[in-house]
Amino acid sequence: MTGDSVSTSSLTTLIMPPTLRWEGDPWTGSLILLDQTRLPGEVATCRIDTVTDLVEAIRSLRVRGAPAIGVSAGYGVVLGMRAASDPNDLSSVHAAMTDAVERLAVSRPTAVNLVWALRRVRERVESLVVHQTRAQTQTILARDLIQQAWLEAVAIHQDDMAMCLAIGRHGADWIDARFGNPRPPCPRLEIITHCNAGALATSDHGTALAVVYETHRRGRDLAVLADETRPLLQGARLTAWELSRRGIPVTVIGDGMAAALMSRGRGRLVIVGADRIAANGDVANKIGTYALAIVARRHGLPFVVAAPSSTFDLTLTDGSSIPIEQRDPAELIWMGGKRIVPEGVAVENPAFDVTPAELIDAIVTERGVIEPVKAATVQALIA
Ligand SMILES: CSC[C@H]1O[C@H](OP(=O)(O)O)[C@H](O)[C@@H]1O
Repeated sequence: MTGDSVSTSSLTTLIMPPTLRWEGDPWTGSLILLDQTRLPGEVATCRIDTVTDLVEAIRSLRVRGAPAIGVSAGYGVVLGMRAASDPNDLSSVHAAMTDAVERLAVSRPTAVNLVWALRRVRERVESLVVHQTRAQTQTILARDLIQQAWLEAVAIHQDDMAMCLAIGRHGADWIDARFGNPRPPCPRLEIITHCNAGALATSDHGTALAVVYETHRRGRDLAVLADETRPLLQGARLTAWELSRRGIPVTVIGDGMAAALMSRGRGRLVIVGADRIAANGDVANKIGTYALAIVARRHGLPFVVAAPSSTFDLTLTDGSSIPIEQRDPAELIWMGGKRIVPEGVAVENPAFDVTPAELIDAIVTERGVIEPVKAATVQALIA
């Protein structure tokens, strides 16, 4: 992995660089990631040329967010195929694909978009291999397999960008229906968010923040209260960075502050992303989401989840069996290089929690809005 960086100060006017992009042709190109571990102080990219480097980038959250992880993994399969022991031999490249899929699939366990994207690329390559096996002569070359994998990765990337825009439109329509015409003198809509479900969590625009961006574009007066979201501070570091660069008023609040603010009439809507949604509408999302949903219901704020159909896992009846990533305790023990937990004291660091469907007022997808949130309405829109 190699990187290049410039300080934020010289980029203050730059439109936000892409979360990820492929540079070059399928056989020699690279995946370029915006390194999110260095934001907001430094806008830096890292060049990814191996599966090993991509697995590290996913695990360390240089690239993060369910859709962005999925799109990156799609390109990761291409990187793995190119590293085959014999890049000119069909069976060698096919075996390398299988290895890459298996290694990427376990890089982070909760976001189902990861395995969804890997499955799309694998199935396209497998269909070619089956065709070759049935053909009487060698009609497909190893380089063809690599190209087909790359074309599917590009398709996943383009689908993701379209998905974000569609979620934004459906979500803004839902807000207009709920809160009235967006044009002044409509009262300011104060939206509470958790973690980052913005452009940085997808290939562009985001999911929860895509709704914010589209609502803002329609002229609604709005402001965001962004939970800082310990321990990795995706809200403070990333959501605040995204919104401020787009001129949308944002205030970072400490985790747990939303309850007190709501009790004093602050906030009128909560909108968050998702990493995996079960067939009954239970939602796995960043740790702290469940508590926010409880508090929102206590204070009468609508609680909305924004996620693409690729985030749904209909094999799971409910959220109880969603795998929850347990991350390194060091993320809680250390802050800014200083120890903040005494030696020998136990630490738990689950990265996600599950919010039950009954606490969720609506799930906004690229296909439309699931409301009320229950198995039947999920099935009707997603199956
Ligand atoms: C649009 S999915 C964003 C989703 O992913 C985040 O988790 P992480 O930062 O660990 O990748 C968080 O759960 C967001 O809601």
